[in-house]
Amino acid sequence: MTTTAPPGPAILCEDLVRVFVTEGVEVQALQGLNLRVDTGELVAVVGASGSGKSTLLTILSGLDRPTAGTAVVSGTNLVTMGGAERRRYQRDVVGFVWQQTSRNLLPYLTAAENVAVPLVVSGARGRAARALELLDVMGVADCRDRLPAQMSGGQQQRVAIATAVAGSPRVLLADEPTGELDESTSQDVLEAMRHVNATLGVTTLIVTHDPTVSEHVHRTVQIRDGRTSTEVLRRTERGEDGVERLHAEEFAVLDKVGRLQLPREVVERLDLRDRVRLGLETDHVRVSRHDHVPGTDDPPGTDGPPGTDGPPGTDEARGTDDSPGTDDGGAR
Ligand SMILES: Nc1ncnc2c1ncn2[C@@H]1O[C@H](COP(=O)(O)OP(=O)(O)OP(=O)(O)O)[C@@H](O)[C@H]1O
Repeated sequence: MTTTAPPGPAILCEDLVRVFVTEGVEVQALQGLNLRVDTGELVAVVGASGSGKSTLLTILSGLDRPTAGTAVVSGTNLVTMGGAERRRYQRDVVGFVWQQTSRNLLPYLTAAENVAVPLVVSGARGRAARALELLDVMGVADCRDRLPAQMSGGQQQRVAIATAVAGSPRVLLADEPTGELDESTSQDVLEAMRHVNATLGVTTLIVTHDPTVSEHVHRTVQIRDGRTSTEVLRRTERGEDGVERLHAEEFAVLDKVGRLQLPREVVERLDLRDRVRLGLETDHVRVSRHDHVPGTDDPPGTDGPPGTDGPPGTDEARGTDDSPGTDDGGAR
């Protein structure tokens, strides 16, 4: 059973590098990744196949070590921890939900017995009641006496989430939790993750290639080539008419040394290549094609995006104080 969370972010990765060497060939799976997740947050990490998502999760789950950089989860330094600390970390600090439903649950135990396993390990009291309570939170109390094979994939993943949080971990890690599910069941399972985060307050990180996950989380971090590139923040606002509306805003991530990856759509739309022109304005930086002549509106061959304030052919990175979501820089 965990006690009060230590101060600082729940997950902090700085300049994380993981290099694999296979038959003399080096693969840089993570190339200086930065990620900060605050206590209680619900964050998704998305990216194309091969972008480094599983490598990140394997490091965060304590199964692998980074080649360089820092990874600290709830006060535990994953780079320096020894064997005994690793076992304690995997038992007390993190809970996992894996993609393969068969990897999450013991096939010869019922749903209630599976959820009770971490409670037995931690020596908690009132195990049967707590297991039922968690199955109820996940909306699968009716499956309590069923074996995994007698449940649907979605039900199994909900039981898996209940099992993963039974030991009261500080952080819940999920690797493609909907990878084996159809679309509508996937939505249900993502909602279940949102619910467990909101109800129990457990910091939750979901790694997936499914871009629709951003509809269910507070923040979506995009990984490209082993680095965080952009983030989408979502918030709910109540309008004057009293109706709540969801707002999503995309930010580029600025790392400690000032590196910035522009979103691929922006690069392609403005035909930015090799070298771009920077213009420092009082409250923002202008990024334009190298052949854009300052003071003119039209760089050669570019029509510019419709409906933007900046000159066509430019992508303006504004730094106003009052723009929503920029108070934290959007670059954690
Ligand atoms: N154990 C390993 N040995 C060698 N290369 C590896 C190893 N694990 C991952 N890689 C390589 O590292 C890169 C990132 O892989 P990773 O599995 O982290 O990506 P991913 O985003 O999770 O992809 P997917 O969505 O397909 O699972 C890939 O080029 C992969 O081939």
